[in-house]
Amino acid sequence: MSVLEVDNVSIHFGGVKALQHIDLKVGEWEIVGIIGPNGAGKTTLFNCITGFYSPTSGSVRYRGMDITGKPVHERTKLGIGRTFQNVGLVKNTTVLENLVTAQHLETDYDAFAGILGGPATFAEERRLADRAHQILELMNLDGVAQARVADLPYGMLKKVEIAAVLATDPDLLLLDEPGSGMGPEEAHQLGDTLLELRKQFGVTIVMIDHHVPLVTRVSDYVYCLNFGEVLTEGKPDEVRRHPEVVRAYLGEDPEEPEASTVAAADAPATEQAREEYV
Ligand SMILES: Nc1ncnc2c1ncn2[C@@H]1O[C@H](COP(=O)(O)OP(=O)(O)OP(=O)(O)O)[C@@H](O)[C@H]1O
Repeated sequence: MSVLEVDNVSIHFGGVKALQHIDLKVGEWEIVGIIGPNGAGKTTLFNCITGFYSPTSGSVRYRGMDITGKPVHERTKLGIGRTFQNVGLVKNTTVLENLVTAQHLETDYDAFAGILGGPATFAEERRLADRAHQILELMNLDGVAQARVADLPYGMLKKVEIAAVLATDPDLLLLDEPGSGMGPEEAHQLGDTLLELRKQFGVTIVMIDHHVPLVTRVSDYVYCLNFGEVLTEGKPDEVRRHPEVVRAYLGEDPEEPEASTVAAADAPATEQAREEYV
């Protein structure tokens, strides 16, 4: 059984056909990449999977269960975790506090018990902090545990955001441009981290990114969207060498696709991205 199945999903905003007849399947422990130019419908697809948008038609199934009509928080409870294109962290608190807060969705005690702070609550807080430290260590972020989020460089913010979502113990992790604002070397390291996370946490991953080398290196399967439709799909190498993908989005010679690291028009400048966030 697939972990995620998007079946014939379309969504229209007035006259804009943001997605048309999208089919997508994600198997257990797979890393699936989604590429495509600006406005292709990638984030809209994530919004349909996570429940921020309701498709005009079609369905979304998670481990065989039809979740098309379920609200966001129910999908989160089921194990669907997601990062955002513009970092979704609380800026004026520390990295550690962000990871602990993210886990509160999973805690057993109610808000009243949290305010009173009994022994069970303290033990639970300890457990959450321990887990947060474990994740930070795995992602080589333990050195910034006490740093204020707003003081971190953008590339690191993207990693902290992934850590915060991991803290909620997701089964399916949806990453929206985790490599944005990163240079080629940092993106390469991120790829290693994602492969390690899959191994350590057993998560299935769907990622949107413009860093084509990052996506093709870590993904088992890749979809390329264009104008709300699947332009092509397949093994990373097939998609990367697909003549239309090469010509339309990578702007490079099909014989030498490694030459480019990022679809140039889509690559956000690191500082600009950080300034927009902070
Ligand atoms: N809430 C909305 N209302 C109206 N139009 C929308 C809405 N959300 C998305 N769209 C439109 O749907 C299309 C797809 O947008 P989307 O953000 O999914 O593209 P994308 O592939 O994620 O692009 P990018 O790489 O720039 O993030 C665009 O034309 C966008 O303007």
